[in-house]
Amino acid sequence: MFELRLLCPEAGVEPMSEALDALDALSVSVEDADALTEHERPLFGEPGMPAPQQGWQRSRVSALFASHEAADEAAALLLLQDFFADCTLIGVAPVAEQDWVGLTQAQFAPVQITPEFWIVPTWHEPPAQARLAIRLDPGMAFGTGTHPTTRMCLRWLAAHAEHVGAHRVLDYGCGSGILAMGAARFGAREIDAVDIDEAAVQATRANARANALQLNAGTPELAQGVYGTVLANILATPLKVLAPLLCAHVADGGRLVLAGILERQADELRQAYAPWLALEVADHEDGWILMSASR
Ligand SMILES: C[S@@+](CC[C@H](N)C(=O)[O-])C[C@H]1O[C@@H](n2cnc3c(N)ncnc32)[C@H](O)[C@@H]1O
Repeated sequence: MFELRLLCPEAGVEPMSEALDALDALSVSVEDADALTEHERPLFGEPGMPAPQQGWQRSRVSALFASHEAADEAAALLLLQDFFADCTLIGVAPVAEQDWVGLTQAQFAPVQITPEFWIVPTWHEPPAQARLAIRLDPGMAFGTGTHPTTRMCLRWLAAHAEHVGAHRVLDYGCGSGILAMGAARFGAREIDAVDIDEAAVQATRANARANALQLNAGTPELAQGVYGTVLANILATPLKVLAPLLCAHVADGGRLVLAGILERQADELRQAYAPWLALEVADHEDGWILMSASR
């Protein structure tokens, strides 16, 4: 394969990506051209909020083509377009053949949650000390155990295994279903896992089947009644909107566990939940916090 490389200002990225797509590029990737330099300007956004900007100040756009001729032809056509004016053609270079599957798999090693509880990709053998394991491959849905917010929720489940195993569990925003499966590993038998994303619901069902675990997965209306444990690892803004709904699902004597919250957002979350439950910071990792409350 051959890679066509370009530099684009913020306004040029979208027309450039669309044009490369129309020119039959096999793939198009866009990276911050100023990453790891003094000019890097991170972009932060949250669901439900307008994007702060459409893209980086300067992006490195790279497109793969099957032949040198196809890449050269695409470059020649792009140079003639109006939107190319502020872009720069870096060049066309061959891409060395690689074992892409092996390379991708190598990025995902087993993740230790506690000395005995591990998340293990299917292409790895579980470590000898893993008494409890969830087998999981990175797929379409969020939740492979590599993100601190997921790990903190799993640690919470491990630390409260007795409570978790004795009551109904709701995993709200289930992604891959990793938290629901964690609850099942700690003995919970009535588990509802819900997500607004149908792909996440499908992923949760497939992952539960692959681990031979029983749970119900569906869209949010599946959540009915009260639960002994309610987990939601989403993000601060949707968690604030969901406050009355999530609190209404917490049974007397039940626990609410929230993640996806940055350290500086603790007070806003505490205030949003104060009419129903008193949230406290229960864990933290890499600038993220886990907040929990009991009823
Ligand atoms: C950060 S992922 C967490 C996945 C998994 N529970 C974990 O802990 O790794 C958040 C998930 O919440 C879902 N989500 C976002 N807003 C939601 C909402 N209002 N109701 C239900 N699910 C939502 C997203 O589709 C996504 O799958």
